[in-house]
Amino acid sequence: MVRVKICGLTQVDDIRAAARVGADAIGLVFYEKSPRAVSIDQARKMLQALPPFVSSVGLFVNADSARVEQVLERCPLDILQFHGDETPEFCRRFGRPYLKVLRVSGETDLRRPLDDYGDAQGLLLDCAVPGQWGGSGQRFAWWRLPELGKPLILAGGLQADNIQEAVRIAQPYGVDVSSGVERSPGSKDHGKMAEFIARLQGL
Ligand SMILES: O=C(O)c1ccccc1NCC(=O)[C@H](O)[C@H](O)COP(=O)(O)O
Repeated sequence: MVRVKICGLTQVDDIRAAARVGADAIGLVFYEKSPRAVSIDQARKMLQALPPFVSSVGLFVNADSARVEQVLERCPLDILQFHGDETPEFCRRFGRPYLKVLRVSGETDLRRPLDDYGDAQGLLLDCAVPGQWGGSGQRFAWWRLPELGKPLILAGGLQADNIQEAVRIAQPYGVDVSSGVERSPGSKDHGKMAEFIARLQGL
């Protein structure tokens, strides 16, 4: 079964619904310029509502170390996700499991980034959209991802109508979705989340 992370949640109800419909992980955006950004207080409340066996992922975009530390002091995140131009040294500085995001537009050689970010838990491939760091709702041209000994996670423009095709082509370890299961930025549509996961289970 392909693992699924639902990203960009901002409400306690949405966390509960994501867990109920079978998400393996939820993502909280700690990037102030995002319409899905959460404050530390908001994140704490949401994480308290997270049931066991669902992982929490915190997203950052070119944050400074002090900001990441400040979030970690108050929010029990399981995994960090770095969405900007963070170096491998920066990503490993916090001693936490992390995912590094690569913005791609089509078939890309992943060996170099895998060497550079060798201690990452995995690489997340998102669509490269000029002027945007993520959550764009845009997809890239999927290709069969190689077996390189590290989990590869597919993101970018996924939704119920294309998730089966995406997984058949790319065969990723996991998938990550945000705008494809929303009614508006930051507000998740519970029906769309359920349908997305049902289509994955139907593979
Ligand atoms: O969601 C945002 O607004 C965002 C802003 C800046 C960096 C990352 C951001 N989100 C990343 C993700 O949550 C998404 O899962 C990923 O980019 C795919 O998004 P989508 O194409 O909307 O499914």
